[in-house]
Amino acid sequence: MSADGNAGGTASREQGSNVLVAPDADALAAAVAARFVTRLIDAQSGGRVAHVVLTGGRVASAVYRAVAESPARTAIDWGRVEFWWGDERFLPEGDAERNATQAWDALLSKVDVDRAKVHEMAADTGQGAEAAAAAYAEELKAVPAFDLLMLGVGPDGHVASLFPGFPQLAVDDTSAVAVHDSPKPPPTRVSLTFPALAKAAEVWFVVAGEDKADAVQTALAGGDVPASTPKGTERTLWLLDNAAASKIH
Ligand SMILES: O=C(O)[C@H](O)[C@@H](O)[C@H](O)[C@H](O)COP(=O)(O)O
Repeated sequence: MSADGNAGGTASREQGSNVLVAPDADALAAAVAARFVTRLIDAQSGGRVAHVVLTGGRVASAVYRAVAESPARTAIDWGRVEFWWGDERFLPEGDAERNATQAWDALLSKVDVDRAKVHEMAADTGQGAEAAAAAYAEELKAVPAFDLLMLGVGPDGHVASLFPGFPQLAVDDTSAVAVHDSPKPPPTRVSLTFPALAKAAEVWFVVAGEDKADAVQTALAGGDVPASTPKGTERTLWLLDNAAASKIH
């Protein structure tokens, strides 16, 4: 993974963001998995419980699978990791399309997590997405900061379920909101808001594919897409494959 870091990078690039590029999606997943393991080990090194925010999507699931296959995973005390989600597709419990279902299938069921520390956003039990979002916001009040926040990026530059032009982008008085009429199916979702995403020491954008190249270029130039906003309080990484990085210079 070549460093295409900000030092000496183009002036248009967002200050403080490091860009690391892997040859292809498989190499990206493996490289991010190795970084994920190291980040959790470091976060736990002071005896603390690590707080990690997972994301959904194909790229993230490939990372989770690579972590599950990594021999180094045994160096993590999985029982002392608190798992959160940046967003969730508001579907019935166990639906294969839920981000939580996909994370359990790819990783969480394969390591010794403490189920009480796996904080899923609620499934659709008839209570409505607003109630699910309010419950998650209440739960998050106990968390001062996240050690790691992973985000995928859509072709339109969305992150989590914060979509361009949607009113949730302006919400600054709560940490989780319902989203309706999502342009990415399913239509109803729950998402963290920008203030919640801002509580992370490290923000990692994990992005693969030619269809994301425009969004990546726009975000790194500080353009008008949701992916321009989230920044880590300590570090922001753009972890890309060549295709997603094809329009940044
Ligand atoms: O619920 C979701 O779909 C995700 O949280 C969403 O934000 C995703 O991370 C991006 O759309 C990238 O998805 P891909 O990696 O599948 O392109």
